Amino acid sequence: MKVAVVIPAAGIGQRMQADRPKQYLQLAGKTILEHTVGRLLQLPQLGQIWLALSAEDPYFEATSLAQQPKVTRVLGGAERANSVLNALHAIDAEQFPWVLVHDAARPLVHIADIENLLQQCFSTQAGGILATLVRDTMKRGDGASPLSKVDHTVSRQQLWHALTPQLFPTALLRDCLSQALAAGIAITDEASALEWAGHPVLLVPGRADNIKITQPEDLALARFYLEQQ
Ligand SMILES: Nc1ccn([C@@H]2O[C@H](COP(=O)(O)OP(=O)(O)OP(=O)(O)O)[C@@H](O)[C@H]2O)c(=O)n1
Ligand SMILES: C[C@](O)(CO)[C@H](O)COP(=O)(O)O
Repeated sequence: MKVAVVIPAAGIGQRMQADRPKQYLQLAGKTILEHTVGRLLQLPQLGQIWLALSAEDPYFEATSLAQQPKVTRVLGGAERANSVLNALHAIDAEQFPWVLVHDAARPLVHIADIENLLQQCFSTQAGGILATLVRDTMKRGDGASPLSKVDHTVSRQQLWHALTPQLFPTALLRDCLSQALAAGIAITDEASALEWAGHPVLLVPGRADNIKITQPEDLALARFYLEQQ
């Protein structure tokens, strides 16, 4: 079955402290966005990609993706969740009953991980996300300023990093996300909306090198991982 893919790429990359949005920074000779879309273009189950871009994006036209027929552009929104919802409203849920949402800032995702996510979710007919178990001891800060102190240690049993792609029935995700945002719920990933609405979300173990390029030091790490692949 072919799936829709939504790639939110309308962010400004503030934490990256770069001269342009991080999805347009160079990684091994092409932009991070071109790497990410290039990965998804390899997916045999790919139907079409809906790419959410900022209205003020002056960079996309200069990429190799501007002429890519598998990419449909949609307008991004104020937050990541708004960008995703804009894309979902553009998808025919009857033509594409399932949708993968994947961050533009995660260029290192492995196709094998995505295919495993698809297989696990289709076999159980439940939505799911790629995730990786936390390895470090986790602390909750007391929020004091200028220097936080430890409030308490958080048990890391069954504590996961949520990654992307996240895979859900298209109409269900669209409706849950729309209702959660209307209710003022803070949504930082698609699974949050399904959880809020009481739907199960599978945790599918994925590779820890599927990093989200977020801070300056992440670029060197991404280069290293890319060389290892
Ligand atoms: N209004 C927004 C904000 C973010 N994103 C996208 O969502 C993904 C994950 O978001 P994040 O890593 O937070 O990217 P930025 O919002 O650009 O980063 P920052 O928070 O540092 O500004 C990125 O691919 C980003 O382009 C989006 O499509 N629309
Ligand atoms: C969707 C996500 O990548 C899962 O970890 C994460 O929530 C995105 O957060 P961001 O602050 O929008 O980068």
